[in-house]
Amino acid sequence: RNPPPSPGLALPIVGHLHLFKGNPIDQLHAWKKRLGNIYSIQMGPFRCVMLNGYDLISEAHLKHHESLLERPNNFSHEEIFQYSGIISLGGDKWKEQRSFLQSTLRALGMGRNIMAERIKGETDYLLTTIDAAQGEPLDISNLVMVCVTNVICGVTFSKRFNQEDKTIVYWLGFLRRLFQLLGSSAAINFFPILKYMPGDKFNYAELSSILRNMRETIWGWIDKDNRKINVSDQAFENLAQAFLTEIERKKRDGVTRTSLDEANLISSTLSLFNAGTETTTNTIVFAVLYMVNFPQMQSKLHQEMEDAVGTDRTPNISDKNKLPFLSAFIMETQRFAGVVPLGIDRLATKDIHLGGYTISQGTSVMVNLDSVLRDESAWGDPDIFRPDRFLDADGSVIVKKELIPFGIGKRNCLGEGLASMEIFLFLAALVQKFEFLPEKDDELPTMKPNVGFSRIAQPFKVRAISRLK
Ligand code: HEM
Repeated sequence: RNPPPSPGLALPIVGHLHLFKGNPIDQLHAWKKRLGNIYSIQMGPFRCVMLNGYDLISEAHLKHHESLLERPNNFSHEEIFQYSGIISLGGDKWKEQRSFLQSTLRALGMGRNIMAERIKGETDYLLTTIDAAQGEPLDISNLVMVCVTNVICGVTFSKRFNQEDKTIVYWLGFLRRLFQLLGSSAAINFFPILKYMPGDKFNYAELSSILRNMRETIWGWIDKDNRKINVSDQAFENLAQAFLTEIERKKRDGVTRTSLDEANLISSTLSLFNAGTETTTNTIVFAVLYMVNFPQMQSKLHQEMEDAVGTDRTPNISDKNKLPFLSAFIMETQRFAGVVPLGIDRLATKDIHLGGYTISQGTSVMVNLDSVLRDESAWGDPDIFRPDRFLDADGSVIVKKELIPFGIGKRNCLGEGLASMEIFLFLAALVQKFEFLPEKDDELPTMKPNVGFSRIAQPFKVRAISRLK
């Protein structure tokens, strides 16, 4: 059957899990170096293939995409996410869900000025709250996360919260803990029996309880009973309203085979928070971390802003073309930080011939995005933070095909347009208004990240000195 090479002896029951040493991401890189861009690993009972490098990943997700649109039947998708919601669904239900969410988010302004206005409200809140610290050392990550969460809350439920609001404090607590628990409970994915270990050793009970709480909170926010649904409505205030209306339309038309139901309404909105909050927040926080570490670049960013936009008004999305260095800085932040090191797993629904090997039907397929974002043959000096790599000799932005922080193909990130708009508007406003200094003059915060499901900056504080007196 010509399977891709594997790293060594697969033991009964555990497969290759016994060969993982230290950080799993580093281990995957080490195997790529030894085995090449495509290799297989047996993770307990699951056959997995890991894809590396732009050519193979794009061939898989662009040429063979129809065979790679499903999720594997593992514990996370099956039991934790109950095979519901945009991230875990497969087949026709996924297609229906994706197309409904995409068109509704577009109608609600994704990628357009209405969304920019919503984000601007949060930008103002971010600037005012940072300013209130009057240059005292401040960890901005929580505040950024509140603002990013508010953008999703606004789009989905027409709600927003101040950072001290108890609801948002609990919600962010749940989200953070969920990400930790998805890491500490990962072994259950391969050995579901571990969920019965005494003392909740693999955090199954806690994980289930947090997800229950999050679903209940979302149901509360949806506020179904107070909403008047009119099936002939064509314009909506928010995603939940559009979704509830569509559910009623399906009922009216007697459609039973549909993913547009209440369970998926809750799970898909939960998916948007899970996929969109940490990732966007981490990218913005990394950009601030890099500004502090590279003060000359920070000055250049501000100078560009002063020259192109000035300081009399806050930057808006149409200023993007006038701010090529900021665009390049953001692209380099996305490349260098690599906030999502591995794409979300897919299932091969047919045999796929790739890179001289056969990926057999039923195999889980993972892509290593780091292997593209840090590929020496694509970037030359991938371990150096150098925004200029995205600018040509005239200072215009160069688009590089290897910049794929959002994945690639038909099942790539659903929120790319929203995330890109948020990252640009939040950072443009921060660059215009503040100079960020390290907490102590002679001590730069480390750029070495913590790596789990996502990459996150180690906690650091900055002094934000207002430039607009
Ligand atoms: C900087 C921010 C973000 C990054 C780096 C990011 C990255 C990714 C990546 C790598 C994937 C997997 C793609 C694949 O398997 O090929 C993904 C999937 C997804 N993302 Fe994002 N994302 C970000 C922000 C967002 C936002 C703001 C939202 C929504 C509000 C979102 C919603 C989703 C969803 C729903 C999926 C699953 C799509 C599906 O299964 O069809 N993401 N994202």
